Amino acid sequence: MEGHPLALHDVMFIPALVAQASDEQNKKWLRRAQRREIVGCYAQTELGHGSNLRKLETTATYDVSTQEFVLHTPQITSLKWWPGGLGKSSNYAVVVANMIVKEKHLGPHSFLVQLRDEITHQSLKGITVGDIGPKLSFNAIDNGFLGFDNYRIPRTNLLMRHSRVEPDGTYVKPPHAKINYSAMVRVRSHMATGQGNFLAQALTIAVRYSTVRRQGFIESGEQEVKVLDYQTQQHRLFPSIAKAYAFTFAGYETIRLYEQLLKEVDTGNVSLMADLHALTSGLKSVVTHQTAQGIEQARMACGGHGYSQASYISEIFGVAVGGCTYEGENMVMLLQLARYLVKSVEQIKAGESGKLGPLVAYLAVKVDGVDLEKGVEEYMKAFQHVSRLQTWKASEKFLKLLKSGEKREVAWNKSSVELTRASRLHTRLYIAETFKRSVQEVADPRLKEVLTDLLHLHVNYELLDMATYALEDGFLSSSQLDYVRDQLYFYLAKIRPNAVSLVDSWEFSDMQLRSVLGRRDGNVYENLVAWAKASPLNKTDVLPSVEKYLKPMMNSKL
Ligand SMILES: CC/C=C\C/C=C\C/C=C\C/C=C\C=C\C(=O)SCCNC(=O)CCNC(=O)[C@H](O)C(C)(C)COP(=O)(O)OP(=O)(O)OC[C@H]1O[C@@H](n2cnc3c(N)ncnc32)[C@H](O)[C@@H]1OP(=O)(O)O
Ligand SMILES: Cc1cc2nc3c(=O)[nH]c(=O)nc-3n(C[C@H](O)[C@H](O)[C@H](O)COP(=O)(O)OP(=O)(O)OC[C@H]3O[C@@H](n4cnc5c(N)ncnc54)[C@H](O)[C@@H]3O)c2cc1C
Repeated sequence: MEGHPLALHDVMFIPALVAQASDEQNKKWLRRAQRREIVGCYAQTELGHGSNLRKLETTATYDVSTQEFVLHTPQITSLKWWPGGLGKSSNYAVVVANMIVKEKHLGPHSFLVQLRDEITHQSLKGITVGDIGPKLSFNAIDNGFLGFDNYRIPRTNLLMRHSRVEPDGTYVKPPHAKINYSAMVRVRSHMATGQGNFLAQALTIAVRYSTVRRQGFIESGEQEVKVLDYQTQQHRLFPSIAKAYAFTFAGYETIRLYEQLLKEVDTGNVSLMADLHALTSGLKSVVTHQTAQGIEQARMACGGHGYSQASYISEIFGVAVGGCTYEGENMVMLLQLARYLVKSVEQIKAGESGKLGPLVAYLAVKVDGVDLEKGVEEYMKAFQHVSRLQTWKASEKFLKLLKSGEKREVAWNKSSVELTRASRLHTRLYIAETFKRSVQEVADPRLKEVLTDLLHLHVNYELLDMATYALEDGFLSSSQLDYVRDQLYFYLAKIRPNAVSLVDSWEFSDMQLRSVLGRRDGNVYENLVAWAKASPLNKTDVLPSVEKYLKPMMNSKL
């Protein structure tokens, strides 16, 4: 959980080679990387810039006389900063640098760069490398810094699957300007399942513990109740169980789409890139944010013991919440999706709705009302309505500002909070849709029934959470919202008997969970006492600090 120094080798270094190195280059590098003869990381972010890639300062200048690239970090803000595994573990990196050929700045490109000697592991001349220090979490990963002092690498170390520099300096452009960003798109497309997994771990701990913990009464005179029987506890935990499933289903779809994209790009078809970029930008942002919220609620649902490291939920939170920042800060990525949504609105206004992709086609179709009692399909129409409403509202705001003479970037900035709201609603619609489709495909009727309950819980919870939008224009009435509330409480109670099975079905071992509270055997109190006794402070009855500090103070007559 605390991370692994080689995580980025598998998560980004190898995928970057697969997607961006030519077949010929990969004959040299890929097998070695897969056998871990060389260990690598993905070095893109700098001390001064992470989000705005066009302003990366590390340069790779082509020297036609030696057929080499000269890597250089001209100032302190140009140092690579953050890459996982860079500090101490990696001897190679995929380095993203601004490529300059014949004095022309050609933008960020990826290069395979050796950082350390393969035998001694010492950093090579011209390279400054080290660890950036402790973080909120993930402290088993050596996130690092990296500087280049006119460091030379062969021309052939530019990853050349999609773009090339010939020996004479002729540049062959890629089929899509952002194709070099593929390693990021890959991780974003995997993040929904990854984050769903973090959320699932925290929920397993909290739900199991909530069936052991007894506190207070629902009806007087009986045994104290398991805290999971409180409606408030169920409301805290069960919607997140539904989300953990929903994120996993959505993630399976984006992983499949990324695999498809890779195949299509190899045949020269880059048409899926914009769609997948928009989709994964939004999904990554919504899923990481809701996961962090869900984990924190799971921690609080364990009361005081949740605050102890024995629960292990704080570590899960620390790791998961990093996802709000890495692979694109959430606001920045929501705004990427918003660009796509605004473009879709512009297409509709231009009478080109037929050209809209399947995920945004609903933006052109107005619905007057819904009958929620007819079931989940009607909820989907309601989600479409609120997303459409907000997308149009935010887009119109932006377009009006543009028309009034504001510069594009200024108009964008003044509309950006509304735009991020539209992106979230669009993404939540996508999550609900994929959840619905995935549950429909389940073959086992008993499993399908339980997952359908979770789906119902999810759509009622979500609709209530975004009710302001639907009430604003009178799309939903207050009596319809009362119905949604009743349904929500109905499904909380219906899910209660299956709650433990739902979390157990994720099959986390005790070793994976590392939680005293969430252990399979349920012996929480015995295990907590044993855990506390093993605390380093309990190794001796009297600590040395007593002699050194407490006694002089306690014995003073002041
Ligand atoms: C397998 C993994 C499983 C689970 C993960 C679990 C654990 C992981 C463990 C640890 C953490 C690991 C690693 C973390 C790694 C990193 O963080 S790596 C660094 C990540 N950095 C970023 O994400 C930077 C974010 N910034 C950007 O991506 C870009 O700068 C940008 C915000 C997209 C803007 O780029 P740019 O300025 O170049 O572009 P714009 O001018 O804004 O847009 C121009 C048009 O291009 C389109 N575009 C942009 N990006 C893409 C893309 N990737 N694909 C397709 N199209 C793209 C954009 O939409 C614009 O289109 P237009 O509107 O039509 O003009
Ligand atoms: C755990 C972890 C692991 C990482 N691993 C790697 C790695 O392996 N390799 C690597 O290269 N990098 C890595 N990173 C770096 C990471 O990708 C960046 O930190 C991330 O992309 C955010 O960029 P930033 O730090 O520049 O944030 P900033 O962009 O400085 O963000 C600061 C604030 O500014 C806002 N902001 C910035 N631009 C805009 C805008 N255009 N519009 C509106 N608001 C804006 C943001 O929303 C945010 O609130 C890692 C980071 C973490 C935390």
